[in-house]
Amino acid sequence: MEHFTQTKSSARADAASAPIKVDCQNIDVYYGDKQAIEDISLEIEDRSVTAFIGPSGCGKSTFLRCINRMNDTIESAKVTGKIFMDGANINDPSIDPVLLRSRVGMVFQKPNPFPKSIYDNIAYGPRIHGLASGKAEMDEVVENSLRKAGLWEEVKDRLPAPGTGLSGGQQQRLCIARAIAVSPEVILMDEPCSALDPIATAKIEELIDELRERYCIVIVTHSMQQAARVSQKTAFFHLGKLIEYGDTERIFTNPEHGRTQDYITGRFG
Ligand SMILES: Nc1ncnc2c1ncn2[C@@H]1O[C@H](COP(=O)(O)OP(=O)(O)OP(=O)(O)O)[C@@H](O)[C@H]1O
Repeated sequence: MEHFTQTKSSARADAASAPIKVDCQNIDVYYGDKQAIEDISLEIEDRSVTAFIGPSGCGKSTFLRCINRMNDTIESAKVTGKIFMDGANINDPSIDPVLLRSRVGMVFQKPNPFPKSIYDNIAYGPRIHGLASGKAEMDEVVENSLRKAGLWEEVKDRLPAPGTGLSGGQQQRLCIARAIAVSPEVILMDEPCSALDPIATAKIEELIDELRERYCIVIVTHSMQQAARVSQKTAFFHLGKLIEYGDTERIFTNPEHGRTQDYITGRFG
């Protein structure tokens, strides 16, 4: 059972190549009496993609939701431990969770555009956060966000059309554009391609690769191939614990722990 023991060093087993954006320290999460996350410490690098992998129910999404305090919205959930973003404790009472969630955007498994026009899907966030003064500035925010999400050319002539009328892959890029529109620093993606076909998936993966130049990205994925393709760091979770964390290339070629090896070679999960 040796390899189940999480050590502080395993939370940063390989040399950091970028500054740390999010520093999670000793995180426990409970749903009522049931513990879903056990003492996880993890340092997430800026301007890179970190993949969370592990079998179903191991706590990947629960841990992801700690980073933008989405677990606050689940009544039975209790989170302990500390998470620092650029050195500031995100659970400090002075931090407004709504503002935090604009700095830490989230993209979900199923594309979930608002029942509004393509334009308004993007403009909604900047409007409520007062990020654009006037129509011209808002037009610019909308165009820039759609460009960064690789969707502008496909939708520039139909901005007033409903977002829900786009294809699944386009809807997911719309949701990424919506997250980008409020100038986040971190983007959390919870299985963003699981509802998409291989072509739409390839587009999102390309996009993730471009976005990492500007953002800290964390992605939960069930696809080993996807984790290997898009991420620079990989964290392997099992039964609520962080088993191993390090450079994606190393995790997939030379994992330290037997459980990681078993999982990536498809022996369980
Ligand atoms: N809202 C909730 N209320 C109660 N228990 C929950 C809730 N959300 C998750 N859990 C439990 O917490 C544990 C971790 O779940 P979580 O969804 O974080 O795992 P996961 O690794 O993301 O799984 P999957 O890969 O299937 O999405 C599971 O046992 C799950 O049943």
